[in-house]
Amino acid sequence: MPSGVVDAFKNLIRHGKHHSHHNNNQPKQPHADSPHPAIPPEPSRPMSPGPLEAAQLIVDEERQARSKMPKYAGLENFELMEKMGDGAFSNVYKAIDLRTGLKVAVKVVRNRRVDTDLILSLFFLLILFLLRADQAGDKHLNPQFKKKPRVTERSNILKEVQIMRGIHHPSIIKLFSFSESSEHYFLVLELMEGGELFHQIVKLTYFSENLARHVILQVAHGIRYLHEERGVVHRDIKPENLLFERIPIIPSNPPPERRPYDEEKEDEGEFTPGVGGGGIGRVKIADFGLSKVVWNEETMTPCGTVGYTAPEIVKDERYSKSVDMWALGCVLYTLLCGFPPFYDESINVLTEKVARGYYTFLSPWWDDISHSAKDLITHLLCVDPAQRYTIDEFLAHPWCNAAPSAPPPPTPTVYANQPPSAASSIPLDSPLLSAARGGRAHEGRSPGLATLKEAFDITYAVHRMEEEGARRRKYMGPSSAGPRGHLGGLNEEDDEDDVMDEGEDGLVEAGVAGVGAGAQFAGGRAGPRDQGAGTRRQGPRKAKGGFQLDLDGATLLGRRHRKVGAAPPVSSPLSGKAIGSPLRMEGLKMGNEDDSPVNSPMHVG
Ligand SMILES: Nc1ncnc2c1ncn2[C@@H]1O[C@H](COP(=O)(O)OP(=O)(O)OP(=O)(O)O)[C@@H](O)[C@H]1O
Repeated sequence: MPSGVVDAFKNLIRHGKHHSHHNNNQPKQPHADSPHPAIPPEPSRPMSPGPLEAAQLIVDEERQARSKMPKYAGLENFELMEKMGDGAFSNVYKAIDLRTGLKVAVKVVRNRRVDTDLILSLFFLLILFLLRADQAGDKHLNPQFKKKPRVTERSNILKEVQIMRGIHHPSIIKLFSFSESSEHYFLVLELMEGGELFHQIVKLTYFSENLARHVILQVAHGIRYLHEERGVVHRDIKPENLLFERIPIIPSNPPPERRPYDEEKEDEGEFTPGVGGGGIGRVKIADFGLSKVVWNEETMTPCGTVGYTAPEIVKDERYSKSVDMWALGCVLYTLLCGFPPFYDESINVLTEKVARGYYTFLSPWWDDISHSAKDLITHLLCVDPAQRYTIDEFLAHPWCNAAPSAPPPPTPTVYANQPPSAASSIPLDSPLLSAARGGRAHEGRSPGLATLKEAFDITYAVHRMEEEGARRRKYMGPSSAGPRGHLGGLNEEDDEDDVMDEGEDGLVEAGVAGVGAGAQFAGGRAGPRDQGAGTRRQGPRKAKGGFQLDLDGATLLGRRHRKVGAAPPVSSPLSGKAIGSPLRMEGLKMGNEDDSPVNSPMHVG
């Protein structure tokens, strides 16, 4: 800690003022030297050192944070302000474009051309190997263990960029520019200060139906645009990839009645149609790293099949899109109750549940949720993609049209649909606007959150590979030697998704051809994009000896207390709270009517 901060802190203690440490999640006070100081000095008395020093403390912290930001050659036009998030392949920073003064998000992805990176990777692998050896008996996920972002193949990042370039929709993060240096790729993106929807679900435990509708409809309109107007399938729709703009929470009047088992739920506040609620305004889809083009706009044909529109290819396009619809169902389920539809402590059972579509509307948490919402979810989480709702069917469902949910106003940013240079004259960064959007939002990741993310990732990867792998085998034959081009050159490498491969950490990465046959997967980021030596590849990693999914500290799940009804057999190891029903190969045990599995091999759709 720099001496200035220490001194200021000592002063605060000496003067008996208690100031809580600056909370990253709260809007910051203006600086002491800003044109609108938060606490003006009182002229009649000597200035109290407390508030000023508190302001100084904040300024110092900000400076310190900025000075700690890495410097990237090639990114001289941007000042990095804080880290907003990281993925398996990137670090994402809030930044100011120094040419325009506008705030943006900069996604920094390492490329694989630099030898020093290779050396670092090898060093990292060695550490990883030693750690794994040390944890040989540990079959649990270790979400706290942060990996250094992996390198990404140029073709993969170009695919992501190419797809994003053609996309202009208020529900989708805008890509402003792309550049690269010898060591990194840089994607300059529209900034969403609210951060991930995941964090807001954890904060509020679950959403009211109005708020869930507000969120899911925005996502659905984005998906409709991608599917129907751009021929793009996202393939990674999950709460982590849904970002939001913060709006103020207006406390409910009268205060909401709490469900007896949910006394800890925070008030999500009044819902304002056309604006939002629960602190959530605009919601946008991010991260196109796994997306695919399945329809060629120019030729109006499925990709790579000019003049060839055999029924199975047309069907294949529909089925590709259906992966997003299934994911939309998972998100909607999670928004409404606060835990995911597919969960089990055992990775084998979780895999089996996903593959067979076993989930339940668990009592008591689902008791007060409308039948219409449940009906909609059953049409999304059905095993047979042919039976699953398309996006238009989703949008036509009565639940989507039931209640007050005018679409929120367009994003009040100047970045949207304009290059940064064209935006320089607009005072985007006004205090008013930033106040309306709330403060910074990157919240610390709790282990529970990280573990829950793992569960989502595993679920999605299993589902994608199960469905896409089955289709590939069906249409192309087991050897996959047939005409592979129907998804277009953009997707070539993804078509290898379910091929056994040697992962960067020395573990075998496997497809899920054998789902349900005892496949066991290692911890770490299951899924998306580990491709060979650090390039993008999807798919859970197969462990030597397998492991059990550890939900210790699962914030989202642990908050859902069960006080009534019989305890179902699957529970969080943290709280002992029941969150799922067991998978029985010979039949499923039923807690109550609503706990019965919605999909079964006999009952599909
Ligand atoms: N435009 C943005 N505004 C604010 N935060 C963002 C933005 N884009 C990304 N983030 C944050 O950074 C995280 C990682 O971004 P992203 O998912 O695009 O990276 P990735 O390397 O592709 O990740 P993944 O491992 O999920 O594939 C997001 O989950 C989010 O928290």
